[in-house]
Order: sequence, then structure tokens, then C-alpha cells
Amino acid sequence: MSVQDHPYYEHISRQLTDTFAWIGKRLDELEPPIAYGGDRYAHRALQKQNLEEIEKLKLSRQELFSARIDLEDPSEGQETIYVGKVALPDRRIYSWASPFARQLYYRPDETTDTAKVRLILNITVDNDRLCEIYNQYVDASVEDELVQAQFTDSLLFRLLQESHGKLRDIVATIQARQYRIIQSPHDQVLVVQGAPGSGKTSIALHRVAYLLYNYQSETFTAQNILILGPNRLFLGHISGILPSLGQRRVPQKTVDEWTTELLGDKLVFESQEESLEALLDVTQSAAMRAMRYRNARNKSSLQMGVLIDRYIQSIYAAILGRITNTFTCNCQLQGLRGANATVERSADHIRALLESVQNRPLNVRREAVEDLLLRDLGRELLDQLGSYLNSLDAQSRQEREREVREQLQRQLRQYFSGWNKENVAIAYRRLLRTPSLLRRLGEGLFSDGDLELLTQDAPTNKTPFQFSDLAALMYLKLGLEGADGVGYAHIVVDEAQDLTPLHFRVLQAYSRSSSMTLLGDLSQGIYGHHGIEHWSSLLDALKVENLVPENLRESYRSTRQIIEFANGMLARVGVAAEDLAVPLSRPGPTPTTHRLQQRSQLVANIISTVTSEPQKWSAIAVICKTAAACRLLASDLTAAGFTDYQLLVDRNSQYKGAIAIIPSYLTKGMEFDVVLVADADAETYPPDALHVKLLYVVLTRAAHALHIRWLGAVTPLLDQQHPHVPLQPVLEGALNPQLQTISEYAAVRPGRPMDWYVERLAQMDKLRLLHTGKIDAHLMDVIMAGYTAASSANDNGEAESAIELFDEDVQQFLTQQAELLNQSDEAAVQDALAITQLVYGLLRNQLRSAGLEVADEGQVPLSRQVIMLATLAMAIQRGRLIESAGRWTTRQVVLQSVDKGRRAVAERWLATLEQHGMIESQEAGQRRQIRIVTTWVRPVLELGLGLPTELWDRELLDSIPHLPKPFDVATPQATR
Ligand SMILES: Nc1ncnc2c1ncn2[C@@H]1O[C@H](COP(=O)(O)OP(=O)(O)OP(=O)(O)O)[C@@H](O)[C@H]1O
Repeated sequence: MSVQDHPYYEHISRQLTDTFAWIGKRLDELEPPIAYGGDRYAHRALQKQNLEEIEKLKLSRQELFSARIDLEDPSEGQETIYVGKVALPDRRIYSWASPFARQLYYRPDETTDTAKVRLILNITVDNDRLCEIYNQYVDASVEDELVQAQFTDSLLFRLLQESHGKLRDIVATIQARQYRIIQSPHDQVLVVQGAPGSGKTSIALHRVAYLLYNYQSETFTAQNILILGPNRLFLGHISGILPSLGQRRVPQKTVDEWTTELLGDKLVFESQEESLEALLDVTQSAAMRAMRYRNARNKSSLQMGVLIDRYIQSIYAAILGRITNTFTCNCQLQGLRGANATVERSADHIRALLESVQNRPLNVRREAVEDLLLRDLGRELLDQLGSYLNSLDAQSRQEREREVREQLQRQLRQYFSGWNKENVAIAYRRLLRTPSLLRRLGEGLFSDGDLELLTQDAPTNKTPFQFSDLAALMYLKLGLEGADGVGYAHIVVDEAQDLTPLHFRVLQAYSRSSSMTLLGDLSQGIYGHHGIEHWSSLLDALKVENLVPENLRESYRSTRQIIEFANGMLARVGVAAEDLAVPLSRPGPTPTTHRLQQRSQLVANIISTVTSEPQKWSAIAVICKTAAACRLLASDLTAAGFTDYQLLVDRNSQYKGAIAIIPSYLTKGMEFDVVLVADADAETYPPDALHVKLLYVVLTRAAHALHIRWLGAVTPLLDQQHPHVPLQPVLEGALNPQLQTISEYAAVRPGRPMDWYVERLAQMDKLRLLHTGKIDAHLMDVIMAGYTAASSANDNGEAESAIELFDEDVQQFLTQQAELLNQSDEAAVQDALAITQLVYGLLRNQLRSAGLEVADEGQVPLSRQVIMLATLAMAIQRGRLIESAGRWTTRQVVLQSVDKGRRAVAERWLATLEQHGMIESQEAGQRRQIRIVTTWVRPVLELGLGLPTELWDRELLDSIPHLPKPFDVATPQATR
């Protein structure tokens, strides 16, 4: 049945033709420039109004209306109205965003009781041609048989069958639930969690148009609304919607553009997509990728915000601490003898002034205090100079007053000259690159290991900032410089799950009244290393009290078969049925899955699959996981003679709408008629939380057809043979510290003895990272990788020993000791060796409990024993490990660490130490256990090293036998 057969065809056609004629006439009236009629401002305003109306009329002509509603009004009788994108009240056309349309057409929960809807028709028009009519709602009271029986296909279904190149407005078919979100109150943070294709982006943009239509004059203007999207490719995809709704001027920005706007275009930083590529890049070591993952999470967290607050506070405290002098201003009026005045303010007074402006950004506080002092002291100076100034004429007096102010200003500048404005990037780098500062400020916020990782990968002035640094930089900028008066009336964030908690804290500072619409899907959170994991985490970030996400599960984009295929994957990894997307019952072909044997077969198959798709599908995506894989595939396709594709690896490029070869993460938010996944093998998509999300995004980009191809084994995520696939931790549990003793760590890394690791740690002053003898294996990997890189860069081969940690004198002394011990066998040296070995034996328990165990018990070369003792001394000096001292060990084990020939001397020393209460003993069954008294650890250790120590009690020292060479403490060769 053709559209002409619809009983309302004639009527609607007439409305269309008449309205077109009416618009033509109105345009004729408006288009000639208005003659200048006196008042220039009134003339300009009139001109602007005319231009706006012309724009509106032209836009309305493109698609005059999309619905007709017939009403029965108790007082007015029967009435017909139309709903379109642009309101033309003279022609009874209402805007879709008007309260009237809200009540009648979209029929949300609250319905009107004044008018009864009899009929709603969906209409498609192309300029002045009436193309289609669908019955959307027919009340039983409408008796026209023809209307009831025919034309009952839904326009929604018809539109969804079409090709999905660029996103279009959905005015004609907005669903009631979607409309309810669009028109919900604007004075709140509205979060929309929605399945792929549920219309989140469409809702976001219609909501902006709705707010502007209804509240433009009161609250919102196109310029005070901020719309943030992930990248230009995505913004290109959605660019048509707002203009088609009559809103051309609302800026839509990428997160990068927003960042550049705030931080300046000189800042070089990597994009969000590059940050993900770096994590996926298997040519990088797993340790480095795990570090990035963990650092990204930490730098993006709200704790980082607290750390930055503390940082600013510490810079401020240092400034306050430097204000110790009284400020004195001597003012002398040139050429006027005796015309001088002096004012002063104490340091306490100036510090109090500073405290009074403490809530201002740090970089403006100096100016604020200078202003206060200028005003206050300026007045005082002028008072003192009153008798001179009063005798002058008005003009000279003004000049002299200026002279006074200038002198005061100069002297104030001089006084505060050591206090410069902080540069955001430099201050940020300094924070991350100064381990002691970071440790002090980060205490209680991050573990020592996490702080160490932040330092390990801190930005330099030669490397770009990582994406995960950006929110922290913006937050720091807020603290240093404030928001520059920028404040948005409404903020919309699409793909909101990908912004970091700290980004939201920054957004909150730029929001005038916490009016926001945030849309996203946690199942598509492929930037899990820095993004939002639960919407509830926004409560803290945005400082709001409650937040109930709207949940949209119906997916409009994809056919039932595609959604079921994607849901199958989620169910396989344990996602509950009630959390899966609900498909519309729009049918399509079953997704095809093929394993290919060889690369050449894969390439041939991809070409034949995409070229045999029906012509009507204009948007086809061939998706590989990474950009590198896309480039490789593109060159293989070209080599096979197929060049009809667009390689889309640049996030800022425009999709031209044909066959695109595109990396997985760049398809975010996009949609295609056909999707072909070119590398769905087990290696490319391992079963972990990151890859399941990545693949979910990829699969749900397809509107009509989906093809899966792979070489080798299919990813377990898509393997239909396995109903349950347990997920592995991402990047081998990058986020979970794997605490190990050094011996456990070394045991699974053959090739290096354990004490090699101990010495390297000591050499880099990292022993403090050992907590109760354990260290995070990821952190060790990173430190050792950094160590290897540094030593290979210096090309100095084997590392220097831990002795390097000591200052030069002590180093020299210890090196000498070690050499003497190794080279000499005089009887005196034998004595010294016995002491060293004894002390080493006594303290080995401490070494062990700190994870610093040396593998070959009793046979460790003496030079190494000295080094190990030096390591321990160092660690104790740094305030660690002491708590682990005083552990019991058997006397026998201690003596075993001494060569047989020297045991007698060692026994003698043991007795001496016991006699002086430096070691205590207890009976444990048959055995005798001994341990060092905690307070004596260091002196005993220094005895072993032969170091003179101020901790030795003089009396005690005199009472024990004189130490043999080379441990001659009576004639120390070095002092500490
Ligand atoms: N009410 C509707 N009428 C017609 N089409 C609709 C409707 N709602 C959504 N769509 C269509 O469904 C597709 C998906 O919409 P949109 O991109 O807004 O969803 P999304 O939730 O943002 O998706 P994703 O999370 O996957 O990026 C688009 O083609 C859109 O036009």
C-alpha cells in the first residue's frame, strides 16, 4: 500500500504545501536588508532577530515536521497539531522540546487530563514531499477502519534498518524513557548508564537542545554549556545532530582540547588512546606496562588531589617560613627637603595577612597581600606626608601621591622578591621527581611502593606528559592559579566512564551549580586503568550527596543476533543476565565466525567478506586491536590488490564513510553497518577484564552484520565450546602488589644470585622499600629494569657494591677493610675475620627478616660479608629494619657461620658481648638461643665493620680487649 492511500495523506500534504508557501512568503519579507531607521542599536538587534528567523525557517524547510497529533479537547473540541524540530506557532507546528510535545507526543508518565490524544502519526518528509506515514498511536475511538488496519509498521524499526553512517537526530522516534531523561531537571548531576546503542549520545545532544529551547534566556546559552567527547573522530560522528536541532553554536570539545585550553598549547601530552596503546604494546616489558597501569590508577585518583593539596600547602608553608624580616618602607619625596616618611610592618603582621588570603590560589596570594599592604601603608605614608602634600596644588599633589605609591610598590616587590609564581608543569615534575618530598606528602595516601613507582616513571622536561598526568596537572593549576573565572552552566560528558575521578573533581570546580549530564557504560570502560569503576565514585569526586544512575538496557543500534552474540561473551565471563543489553526484536543475519589457516587466506577472506556485503551498507569497519595491526593489515590488503579502504588510525581524522580499517579503541562511540573483527585470536584477546571490554565495544559497533575472523586459536572469550571463561587479572595483576621476599623473588628468576638483588637495592638506596622483609615483585621488576638500563647506558658492566652508599671516607675505609680481609692472613687479621663472621652470623637473622638473606650460608666470601653488613648498617641508619632486630637464633647456627679455625676467637667475643649485655640468651629445650639486644644492633654491627662509633660507651670500649688490625678502632681511619 502506498503512502497516498493513507486516509490522512491529502490533509497532511496540504499542510505541507501550504506551510512551504507560507515560509517562502515569510522569507521574502525578511530577506531584503532592513533599511536603516535611526537608532543604530535597535537596528542591529532587529537585524540579528531577522537573521535568526531566516536561519530557523530555512532549517524547518528541510524537515518540517515528524509527527501529527489529533486531540480531543473538552473545551476546544477536535484539534490537530504537528511536531517538528523547529516550532512554527503560526502553522500549529510545535517544537519537539516544548512542554506541549512533552505532554502529548512523548507521553511520559505524567499525561494531561485536559486533552485526550486520539491519534499520533509519524511522518517522514523530504522538503515539500510527504514520503511516509506510520500510525504510532491510534485510540479506539478513532473509527476510521483504514487507519486502524493499515500502516502499522513502526517508523523506529524502519529507521533502524537504514545505513548507520553518521549519528542523526531521533526526534521522530524518541522513546518515552529516553525523553524522560532528556527533560529531567537540570539542577542536578544526572548519570546515565546505558547499554551499547541505547541512545546515550543521542540523549545527551537532545538534552542540550531541550535545555536551550526551554531555559535559554534564564540559565543556559550555547556558550556556557560544555560538551566533552573522547576524540575528533567521535565528534565528527555526532556533529550533525545539534545543528539539525537548530543549535549550531554549542561548542563540542574533545578531552584533549579542553586540557589544552586549561593548560596552554605548549604542554606536550599523550592522548588517552596512546595511553592504551602503550599498555597493549607487547614489545614493552610487562614490568613497565604494569607500572604504567598502576601509576595511571594512582595519579587519576582523588588521593592524588589530596597529595597536591598538601604539596601546595607545603610550598605555602615554606613561603611563610621565609617571611622573617620586618618590612620597612622609607619614602622620600624628590626635591622636597625633609619630606620623608617611614612605615613598617612586622613579619608576624605580614604572615597574618597571608593567612587571611589563604583561600585564594597560591600564585595570586602574593599580589593580594601586596595590594592589602599597598592600601594600608600607602594611606599611612600619605598621612605622615600630609603637611607637605596639603601645601601643593591639586595636580602636583596627585603626582606626589603617585610617587609615594610607586616607591612603596617598589620596596614591597623587593621584599617579596624571593617569592615567584609557580609554573604548573615545572612544579608537577618537581613533585614526582623528588622522592623524599613525594614520600613525605604521600604518607597515608599511597604505599611506599606506589610512591616509588610514581618516581620511577616521573615525567621529565624531555618526555611528553602521560594522559594520567593531565587531571593532576589541571588540579594543580586550579590550586596555583584558580579557574580564571570560567564556569559552565551545564556540563555534558559522553563516554563518562573514561574520565578519571580527578578529572571530575576538576570539572566540579568549573561547574557553576553542579548541573551535569554524564553518560557512559561501565561495560565499555576500556580505560579501566584510570577511568571510573563504579558510578558511586562520582559522589566524592563531584562532592554531591546522592546520585542514582538512570539505567538504559534496550539497545537500538544492533540487530537481535548481534546483541545476543555480544551478550554470549559477557555471560561466558560471568556477567549476570540482568546486566546484559536487551535487544529490540529487529532480526538480521547470524554473525559469521571463521578460522583461517594462513595470513594470505585471512586477507583474501576479509576482501571477499566486505565486498560481498549489500551495496546499501555504506559504513563498514574492519577492526584490529591495535594501530600497528591495522597498518599491517592495510599493507597486506594493498599488496593483495585491494585499496578501496580508509586507514583510520589517527584519532583526529574524519571518517569518510566507506570501508575503514580502524583500531579497536578508536571505534568507541562510533557505529557501522558492518563490522569485521580481523584478529579475534587467543593471543590478541586474552581473557582478562581489559580485553573483554575492548571486544565488547568492537562487537557492539555493528548495526546490521558482524563477522569474526582469526588465525590459530580463537580467543576463549568467543569460544562457544566454553560456557564459562574465568578472567585472568589484567597485566598479571598489575594493580595487586605481589609481596615476596628477595629470596622468593630471586628463586623464580634464575641467573642472578639473591645477594646481587640485595646489593643493587642497597646501591640505589631502596632498601627502605622492604616491609617486614618483603617487596612488591612488580616494583622490583621496574627497579631492576631501570637499574639494568642505567648501567647499560653507562656501560660500566658490573655494579659497584653497596659500600657506595656511604660517604667517601667511609667507603674508602670499608673497601680497604674488605681488601685486607681477602688478601692478608696474619694472625691479627684472622681475629678480625672471626669478629666479622660472628657479627655476620648474629645479624644474618636480621638480614633474613628483611628479605636480605644470602643464599650460601657459611661460605659467603668475607668481602661480601662486609658489604652485607654495610647494607644492613645503611638500612638501619635509614630508620628501617631495626624493628626486626632482636630475633632469636641458636648459638650453634651463629658459630657455624665462622670458619672452624676461628671459632675459638669468635666464642671469646660472644662471651664478651654477653658479659656486657649486648646479647641475651635463653634456653629453648636442649638448645641455647641468643639474640642481639635491639639497642646494641648498631654498635655491634659497627664492631663487625671495624667502624668507630659514637654509640660505643667509652668505659665499655676500654673494658673489652683491644681490637686487632685491621679493625683498629682506637686509631680510626674514618669518622662517620
Ligand atoms: N529513539 C530512537 N529512535 C531511533 N534511533 C535511535 C533511538 N535511540 C537510539 N537510536 C539509534 O541507535 C544508535 C545508537 O545510539 P547512540 O549512539 O546514541 O547510543 P549510545 O548509547 O551512545 O551507544 P554506545 O554506548 O554504543 O556508543 C544510533 O544509530 C541512534 O540513532
